[in-house]
Amino acid sequence: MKIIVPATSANLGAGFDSIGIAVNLYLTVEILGISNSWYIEHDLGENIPTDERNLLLTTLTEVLSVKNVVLSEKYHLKMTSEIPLARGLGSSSSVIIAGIELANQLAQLNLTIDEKLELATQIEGHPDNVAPALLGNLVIATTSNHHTDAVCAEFPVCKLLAFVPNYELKTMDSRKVLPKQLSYKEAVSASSIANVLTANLLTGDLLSAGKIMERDRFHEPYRANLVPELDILRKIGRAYGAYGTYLSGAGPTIMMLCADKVLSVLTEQIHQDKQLTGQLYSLEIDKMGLKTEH
Ligand SMILES: Nc1ncnc2c1ncn2[C@@H]1O[C@H](COP(=O)(O)OP(=O)(O)O)[C@@H](O)[C@H]1O
Ligand SMILES: N[C@@H](CCOP(=O)(O)O)C(=O)O
Repeated sequence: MKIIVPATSANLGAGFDSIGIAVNLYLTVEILGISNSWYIEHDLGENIPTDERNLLLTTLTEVLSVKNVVLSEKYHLKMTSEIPLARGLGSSSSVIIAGIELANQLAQLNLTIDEKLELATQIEGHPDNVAPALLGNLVIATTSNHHTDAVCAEFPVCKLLAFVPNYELKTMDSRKVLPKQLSYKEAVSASSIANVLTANLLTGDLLSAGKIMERDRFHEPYRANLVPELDILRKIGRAYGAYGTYLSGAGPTIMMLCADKVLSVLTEQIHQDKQLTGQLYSLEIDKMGLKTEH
């Protein structure tokens, strides 16, 4: 059996910790068979454990503990992933969703979508990656008091150009530079910007969505120094016709939304800019979210 989970791009600017989209890069976990010990076969580098220390299995253990279930067997698993690690494309969230589904399948828990979302949000701490990883498409979500409300919708048709710098930026480190609180006036202003962003996305107005997504007050102003590529790419986007450009998740990936007709000129300008070193992906929205193949 295979468990397949998409990458995600969270925040979309002002939708901090609330809005996210699933994109067509995938984590795949395959159950190869029963084993004397847990073993995860992968080529993701020496920093990713192959045993119970792996986030996949710590998640499985947490789910089984919550459900008060003990597995009688251990398994040999194979993990492959197209999702760049610690780059702002939800690599950790994809593993958390896969770990929940692995527990669900191996222990035959029959978890509902809502139960999977609650478990994932509690583990990750915010729903904006795990919700689209689970559901696909565009998801707007909020969580409080161990309850998550999520609205799933079609994302407007456009191209997604992801610039992935060569360096890692752990979400935990990127969150350290955020303020502990905002003034009442700043909070009202920041959330009103997020509300209009959401309304533009749901009505398919990408021109307006692109403009307002660049006016985030919650996190991008505080993270801009960590990811100098944001300002560089935002200027290129504005000059050559992108709808909008935002910091994907906690960074350092920068996501640019554009029409098909400007994709090549934007790609050329990015490749020509000597300040930018990294990989460029032209991505599509994933509309399925978590999948299993038997
Ligand atoms: N395929 C994977 N298997 C195990 N752990 C993973 C995997 N992908 C990511 N992780 C864990 O998640 C961390 C990256 O998470 P995070 O800092 O939130 O970055 P991202 O923006 O990719 O979600 C990695 O350092 C690793 O500990
Ligand atoms: N809202 C979070 C999103 C983190 O996304 P990731 O892909 O970087 O894990 C944040 O901005 O910290």
